[in-house]
Amino acid sequence: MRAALLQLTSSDDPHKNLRVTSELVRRAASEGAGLILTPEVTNCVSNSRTHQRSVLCTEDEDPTLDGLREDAARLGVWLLIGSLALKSEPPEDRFANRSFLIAPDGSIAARYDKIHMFDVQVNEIETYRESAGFAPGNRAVTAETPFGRIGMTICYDVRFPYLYRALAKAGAEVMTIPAAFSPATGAMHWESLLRARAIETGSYVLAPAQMGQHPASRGRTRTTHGHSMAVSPWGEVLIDAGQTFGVHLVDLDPSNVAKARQKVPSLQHDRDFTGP
Ligand SMILES: O=C(O)CNC(=O)[C@H](CS)NC(=O)CCC(=O)C(=O)O
Repeated sequence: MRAALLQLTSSDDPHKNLRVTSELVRRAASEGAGLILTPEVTNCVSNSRTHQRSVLCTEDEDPTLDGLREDAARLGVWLLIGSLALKSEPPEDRFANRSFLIAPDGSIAARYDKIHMFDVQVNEIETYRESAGFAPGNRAVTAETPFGRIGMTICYDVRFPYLYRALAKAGAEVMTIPAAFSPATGAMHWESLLRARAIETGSYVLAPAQMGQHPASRGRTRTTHGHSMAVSPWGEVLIDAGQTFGVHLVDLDPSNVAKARQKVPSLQHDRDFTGP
């Protein structure tokens, strides 16, 4: 069963990003992918709240969501939109960072709002305060597909292992971790975190990522780590997209999940303990 990770360098122009993404979705489907995944904030990478306010839409009116649902239906593929930045329903005036699983008939099979907000000073000059612009979610989500049950997460969530344990215990076999990782943390942490989540849950990890220098017409330019990655349930890196833009194909064998969990059944070995 073939999946495709799309590695993008999204701009702050949602219409342009949709044209680029649609073209890659079409190409991935033509190369046999039945599950296609896009990175976090596929529709808009921007440093400016004012700009986001002027271009982002609510879920009901979002042209990226509409366009990609049409693509999924026309091509008959499963589509994991890593996330869209969307306006929330009032009175919440922050945006939502929301991932969507689209079924091959174009319907929305599942949606997930990023739970953990990246409020981190990564070095002397770089500080992120995601919770100022985005409202966090509070609900873990899984969804059944022919590729196995998917556990939906986003980016910084990768640092919270108990979320993945909860997803695996609820039946998830494929963890999706779309990202726009910072280069400062990505260099040392990204691959290890992804492989750890795969190994400790005996699950496939599919992590499509934003890469490179994002044109930000307003405010500072933003740079992301790239290195979209697919990891097997045994922890092998199946894809490392490096700094290569575009479609990255990977063949999945859902029976590898049961095999890894049989070899090391740690998911069944939780113990109650007190302290420290
Ligand atoms: O703001 C946007 O446009 C979309 N959101 C993101 O890019 C988010 C919040 S700034 N990025 C991360 O979570 C990176 C996590 C990371 O780099 C780490 O855990 O080290």
